[in-house]
Amino acid sequence: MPDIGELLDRQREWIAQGKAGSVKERLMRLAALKEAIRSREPKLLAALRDDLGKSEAEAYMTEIGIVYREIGFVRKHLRKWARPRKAKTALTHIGSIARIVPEPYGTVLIVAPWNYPFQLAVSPLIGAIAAGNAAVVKPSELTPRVSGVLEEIVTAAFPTGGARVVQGGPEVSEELLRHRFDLIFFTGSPRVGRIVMEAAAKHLTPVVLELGGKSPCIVHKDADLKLAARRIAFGKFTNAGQTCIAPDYILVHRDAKDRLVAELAAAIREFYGDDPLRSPKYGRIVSERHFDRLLRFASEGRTLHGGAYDREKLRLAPTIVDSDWEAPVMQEEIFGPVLPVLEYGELGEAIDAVASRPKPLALYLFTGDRSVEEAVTRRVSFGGGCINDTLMHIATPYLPFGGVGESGIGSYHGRYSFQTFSHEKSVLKQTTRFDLSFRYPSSERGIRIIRRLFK
Ligand SMILES: NC(=O)C1=CN([C@@H]2O[C@H](COP(=O)(O)OP(=O)(O)OC[C@H]3O[C@@H](n4cnc5c(N)ncnc54)[C@H](OP(=O)(O)O)[C@@H]3O)[C@@H](O)[C@H]2O)C=CC1
Ligand SMILES: CCCCCC(=O)O
Repeated sequence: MPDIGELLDRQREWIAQGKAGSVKERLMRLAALKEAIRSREPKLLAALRDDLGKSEAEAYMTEIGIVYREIGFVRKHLRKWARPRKAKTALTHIGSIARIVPEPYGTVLIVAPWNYPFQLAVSPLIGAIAAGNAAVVKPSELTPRVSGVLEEIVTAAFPTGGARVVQGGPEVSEELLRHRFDLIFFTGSPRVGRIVMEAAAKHLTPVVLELGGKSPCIVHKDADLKLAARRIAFGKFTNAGQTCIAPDYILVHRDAKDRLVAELAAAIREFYGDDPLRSPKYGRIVSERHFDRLLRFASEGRTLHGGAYDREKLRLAPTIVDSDWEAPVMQEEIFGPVLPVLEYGELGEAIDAVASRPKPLALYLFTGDRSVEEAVTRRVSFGGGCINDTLMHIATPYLPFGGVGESGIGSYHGRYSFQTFSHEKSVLKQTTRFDLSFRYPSSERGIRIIRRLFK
């Protein structure tokens, strides 16, 4: 394990020397990051294949392409975001000038998960750099090849410091968390999110927690079921279901259930063929522990489609199971290619069932009825989501991405990353051309004026 204290001293020295300061230097660093990635793209694609069985198309779409687009968007808008903003002043502040000055927090810690091991480490890093911070990145030990290429990329892009990768497992995370950072950006499970938040509290360090949970997918009786099935299968079985915003379970109106299941089976066949275990477009499960957990879920209840598996290759076919709220598969985040189907009769029943559980990271609703859309989006709190699609709300830099309640704290992407990694400093410049004596204790009329001004 590297000497974390020494690493942090170097990062703080880098900040103290003002190396993070100018927007021009940040823009150059983001360009260097993109170049370091591009020149190592083949190695990165191979690492994503070896660690997670990701096809080139899926790896590019969900890992590398998202990062390129985020770098391009941030570089295009950074000058505007970083510029101090004038703020209005009230009558009580007549003569003064108010500004909001964004400044970096300092040295930030980014802890990333294994499921999108490159994208979920680099997307927050882009925000950290854009806002002028120094960063320490701890990727997951479960995807070691990707972590190795990531360290190569970051070291090449930032030769003078400012960002460093520290590889290792939970023990490295725990050592890092014993040190004081100026902000911690954690992506992972709610269980570890609590550990991170507790450690941060010791130093009063602000945290952003990108967590998970059970994201519902409600399919109402009027939905276009063929289209819904394709978009649900896309969202659920990309990365073999190991996606934090994947539809965790289906809640379908009982009149549409059988037709939806048939359309889902057709979509799975279209995407991955008759034997998904042999499809180069379909990924594998990250570890034996997760595989065994998912196989138990796939084996319970009535299988409506799929169920095939190859334990040696850690592959589990897209599997649809009939389920109910009491089933074990409905008691924890699935995070894999098992799709439970539950049914409802009245929309209110579905809304109450979802709203009575922990606030989900994502929610999906398929309907053509505006009143259904209004009812669900108004009565259910969730991090973010889609109407008549899945996943796509994460793929735009114009929407903040994050959870709420147990699914997370804070958000990022695009301008929201810059804001998340910046402290907004308020500066009021007071006039010296005159003074308003009513505010001083010596003023006899002060209180009367103050009451008129502050009513
Ligand atoms: N909101 C979002 O954007 C996303 C959320 N997630 C959520 O993450 C979870 C799956 O990812 P997973 O990696 O398994 O999550 P974990 O919480 O297990 O791990 C996340 C990170 O924390 C590290 N870690 C593990 N244990 C500890 C510990 N005791 N103390 C400090 N750090 C620790 C891990 O290291 P190591 O891996 O080396 O053990 C990893 O780097 C799911 O709940 C999913 O919903 C996933 C992706 C995106
Ligand atoms: C499609 C990319 C998704 C990355 C975040 C997640 O795990 O949901």
